[in-house]
Amino acid sequence: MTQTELAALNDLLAIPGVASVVSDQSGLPKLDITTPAANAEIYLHGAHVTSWQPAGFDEILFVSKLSHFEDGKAIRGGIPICFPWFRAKADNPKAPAHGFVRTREWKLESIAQDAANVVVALTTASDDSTRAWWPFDFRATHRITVGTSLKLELIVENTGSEGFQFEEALHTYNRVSDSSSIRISGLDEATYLDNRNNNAMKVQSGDIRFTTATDNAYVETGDAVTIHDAGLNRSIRLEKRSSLTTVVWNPWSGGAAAFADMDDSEWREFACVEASNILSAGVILQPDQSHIITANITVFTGA
Ligand SMILES: O=P(O)(O)OC[C@H]1O[C@H](O)[C@H](O)[C@@H](O)[C@@H]1O
Repeated sequence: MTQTELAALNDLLAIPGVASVVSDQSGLPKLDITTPAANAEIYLHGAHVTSWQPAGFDEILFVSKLSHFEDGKAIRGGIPICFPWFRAKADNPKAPAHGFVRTREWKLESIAQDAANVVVALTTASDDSTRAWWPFDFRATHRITVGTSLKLELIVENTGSEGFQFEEALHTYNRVSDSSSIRISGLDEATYLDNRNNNAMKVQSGDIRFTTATDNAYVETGDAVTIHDAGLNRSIRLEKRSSLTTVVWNPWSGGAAAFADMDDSEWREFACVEASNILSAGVILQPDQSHIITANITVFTGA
């Protein structure tokens, strides 16, 4: 985006002293939000939240110091949006992992103030480049409400003439003191599919504690999931709506070493807990239908 385009966007949408679009060091446009309730940073690239800091707390989201910030590549950390498939595309291993919307620039549609919150909407839609991977017409809106909690709503509309099925995830990288010492509650007795073991079906017993690489899709999960982090003396809670699966992921040391865009020790610094609809929980939409998945993240003192 040129400086002229940036200035035009700010003329149209910025709220002086509260929300404005700036260029990051790589030249990518991002929205900076500063209010008494919270500060946040949202990239137009991927409609990607990379920072959320509610008043009284340190940063909640992890972003790798080796992340790419460039068109066509995913940001490592923050909250990538995965759509219309999750992980590898089942029928095409050459397709980009987690779909194509996290690696392209979205359109900043609106910025509004609602009481103590700032509500931002970004959109993207099918075009020739998306139809090359997935032959359907859609429009997606990411509505983000920044305040003492962080609400994410991904709205997908079928704008075409035939039905489709898709997977989706709000792939939150929660910043933690040490992933090997936190615990995650809310999924006791939930059934999960273990992606490390060909999606074998297992049942969670008690809280989750990472002791090795973990990549589980918990199914039919509606309750809140909480990360208890004694090291930072805080807890991060995820509540969700219209999300049937919850993915819990940490790559551990071996996984981190294999990622070029993650420092070898950074696996300790995050825990992904992801509101999602993946695998057989994929959403079917007929023409003109729409679907909203919601994640609401809150943080409180104490673990
Ligand atoms: O490296 P990425 O494409 O961003 O994916 C990172 C991870 O995302 C999710 O949590 C998946 O469940 C994992 O299987 C995947 O490894």
